[in-house]
Amino acid sequence: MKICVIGLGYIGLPTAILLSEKNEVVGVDVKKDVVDKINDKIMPFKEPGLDRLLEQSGITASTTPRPADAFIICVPTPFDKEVRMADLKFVRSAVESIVPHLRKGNIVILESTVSPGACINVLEPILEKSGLKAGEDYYLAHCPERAIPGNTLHEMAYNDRIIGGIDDASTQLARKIYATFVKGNIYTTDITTAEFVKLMENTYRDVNIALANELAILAEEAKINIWEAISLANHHPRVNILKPGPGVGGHCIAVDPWFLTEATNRCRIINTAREINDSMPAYVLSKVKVMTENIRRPKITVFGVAYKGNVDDARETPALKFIKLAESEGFFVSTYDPLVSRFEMPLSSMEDAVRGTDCIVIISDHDLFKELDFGHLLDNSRHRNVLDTRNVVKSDGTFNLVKLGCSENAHPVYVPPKKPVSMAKVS
Ligand SMILES: NC(=O)c1ccc[n+]([C@@H]2O[C@H](COP(=O)([O-])OP(=O)(O)OC[C@H]3O[C@@H](n4cnc5c(N)ncnc54)[C@H](O)[C@@H]3O)[C@@H](O)[C@H]2O)c1
Ligand SMILES: CC(=O)N[C@@H]1[C@@H](OP(=O)(O)OP(=O)(O)OC[C@H]2O[C@@H](n3ccc(=O)[nH]c3=O)[C@H](O)[C@@H]2O)O[C@H](CO)[C@@H](O)[C@@H]1O
Repeated sequence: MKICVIGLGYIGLPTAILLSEKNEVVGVDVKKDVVDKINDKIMPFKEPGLDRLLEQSGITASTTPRPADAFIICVPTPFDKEVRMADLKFVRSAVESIVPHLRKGNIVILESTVSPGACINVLEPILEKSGLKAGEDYYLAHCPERAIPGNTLHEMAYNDRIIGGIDDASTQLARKIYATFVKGNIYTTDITTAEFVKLMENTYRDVNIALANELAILAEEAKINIWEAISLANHHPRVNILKPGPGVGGHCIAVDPWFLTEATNRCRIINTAREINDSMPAYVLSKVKVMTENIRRPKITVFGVAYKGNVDDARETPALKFIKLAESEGFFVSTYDPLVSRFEMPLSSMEDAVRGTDCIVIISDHDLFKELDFGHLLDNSRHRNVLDTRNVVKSDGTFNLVKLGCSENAHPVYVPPKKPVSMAKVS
């Protein structure tokens, strides 16, 4: 089968590569640099295992769609903050670009996450401009993507999939295409249920992270350790509390719940969960303020601007809100992230970022941070404070370690460095 995959980002590129094992695949992206890189077999972003597969794959990339049997759309669906709705401009333009190539018997499949009803109310009317009718002349289906960044390749192949077609024939044709690489089960439904299911999954996770964050704040008040408490509670056979943290980022969980609630004012728990998670950067800053309260012109160092551990993606990262809030309160902020290259603020080397700092704030739980010798690293700091929002740092007793959700003394305890520091201590 000839397949045209539109949008070659974190989802479209691996999907195109996996499909290309059994199909003839052309990948399309509006960004010429992305297209050029893919044709040169260079990965435009980092995702484990993908560089090797791209190297071996037979896919070609282009800036414009080509005639095909199937068109699979994997373009971004960002969140329009002003109106709290899904912004479907990329989906619209991708669908428009298919219209001149759409032929009888083709199938159009949307993978992008959209609000319920978008396939019928937005995609179908645009595709009708071709003169063809969905369900009569061409097939239309939604197959939401559920793979998790950091383990995309494995999850794309082994996760169960949900496919909803505009009619049974569309569902079955989409199923046949995905069965060429999906090893998990493929469950079928109608097109709007498929849209709704995807949003429910991410909303479920957002609400449960909000619960963990609220419990972390309560644990501090109760003067206990939330990480120990959660691990004990999770020994219950029907309890699985998620991890607290500095807030929810990424362009899925931090935005998809709004896609579900955009057409109603009836939602309470979903909105509250969003508010709790969005308030976490400010809560983390309140802890930093206590740790640095007697320090004049404090400098803090953010470790990790990726929205979560071990990814290079900083979209909707809680680090950005934390940094902006800290700067607005007079903190000088330096940042270090060995994985991220695209970020709207300057990133420093680890040594530069830590030099003269008063507090390191761990925002992303990169594995690399778990292995660092913070005692040694802080020898070039001004004060030896670490605020760990992810429970990844172990103290060797030579620095003040405060963890989110723990009762430890939040005031800076000055512990002399192992080696003499050349820098004057100002407080
Ligand atoms: N990243 C994930 O882990 C993930 C997981 C599940 C679902 N999703 C959903 O999948 C969709 C894609 O997400 P992503 O992370 O791959 O986005 P991305 O930003 O990494 O990639 C999208 C690509 O589409 C291209 N593009 C935009 N408009 C285009 C057009 N009209 N024609 C051709 N190319 C166009 C962009 O240049 C970009 O390279 C979104 O709806 C997202 O919510 C993402
Ligand atoms: C239902 C589900 O699993 N959906 C996944 C999700 O992928 P994701 O990478 O966005 O998801 P997470 O790993 O949950 O991270 C989100 C943010 O939440 C923080 N977090 C996480 C767990 C925790 O216990 N405590 C936290 O604080 C974390 O740091 C980060 O900021 O959406 C994709 C697109 O739709 C899906 O395809 C993919 O299946």
